[in-house]
Amino acid sequence: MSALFITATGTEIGKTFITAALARHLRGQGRAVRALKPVVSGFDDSTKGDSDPAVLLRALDRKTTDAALAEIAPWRFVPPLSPDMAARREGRAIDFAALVAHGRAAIAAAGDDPLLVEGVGGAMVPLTGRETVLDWMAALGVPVLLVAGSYLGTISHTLTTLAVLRGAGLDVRAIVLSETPGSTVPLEETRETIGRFAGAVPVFALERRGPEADPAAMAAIAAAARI
Ligand SMILES: Nc1ncnc2c1ncn2[C@@H]1O[C@H](COP(=O)(O)OP(=O)(O)OP(=O)(O)O)[C@@H](O)[C@H]1O
Ligand SMILES: C[C@H](N)[C@H](N)CCCCCC(=O)O
Ligand SMILES: [Mg+2]
Repeated sequence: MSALFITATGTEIGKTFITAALARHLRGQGRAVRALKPVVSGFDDSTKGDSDPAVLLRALDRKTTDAALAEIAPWRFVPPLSPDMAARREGRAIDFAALVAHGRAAIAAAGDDPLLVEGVGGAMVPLTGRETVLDWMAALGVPVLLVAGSYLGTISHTLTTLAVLRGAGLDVRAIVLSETPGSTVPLEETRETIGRFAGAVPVFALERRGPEADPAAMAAIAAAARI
């Protein structure tokens, strides 16, 4: 198995950016990469070309057809809310067992090819009235990449999320600080501080330097993720 679940300390942090960058890096190594964004809210037909699944499809060099979008993002909701709320507003609900079965089937089908699974929002976002993204990760049992921001407050958010992931028995392969626009804190010093409290988990900083992530940083992150 070569699957990796990408979660974060919150929403709009950098999961899609880093998942897409990882996909490009692995493709550049000649790997047959697969990526999924199984649950997406804020998915509107008028903006689907900029949606998370569309970004991931482009990173896989695939066309963003409706069929392809539905394939990598089966649970799509329009309201830009927590998935349980978004589903409720559409008179729907996520079948957690079906979501887990979908993930397990994708993991099996990928075999030794890399499979990147992007979560939704942060690590404890509710998916149903009872289960969260943490339950989903625990049910899949795949290694995790934790994405955090670099804003004032990220140290506690990151260490709290790390503690919760570890408490659920998850294998956190790396933490990536994706630079937050307008951040008032020093990126490298924040990375080093989190590293001092993160135990053996390597912590990387990814500067905000435009649409393409730093290739050397992505190579180091992929190596740490052991995918
Ligand atoms: N290191 C970075 N360099 C450049 N742009 C970045 C970086 N990290 C994030 N971004 C940009 O910031 C925005 C939010 O990032 P992204 O969409 O990856 O967040 P997310 O965690 O996937 O959010 P969601 O919870 O909605 O899935 C996007 O426009 C993304 O391209
Ligand atoms: C709409 C947004 N981009 C994400 N898809 C959903 C984020 C849900 C966050 C819920 C919460 O933690 O309060
Ligand atoms: Mg995303």
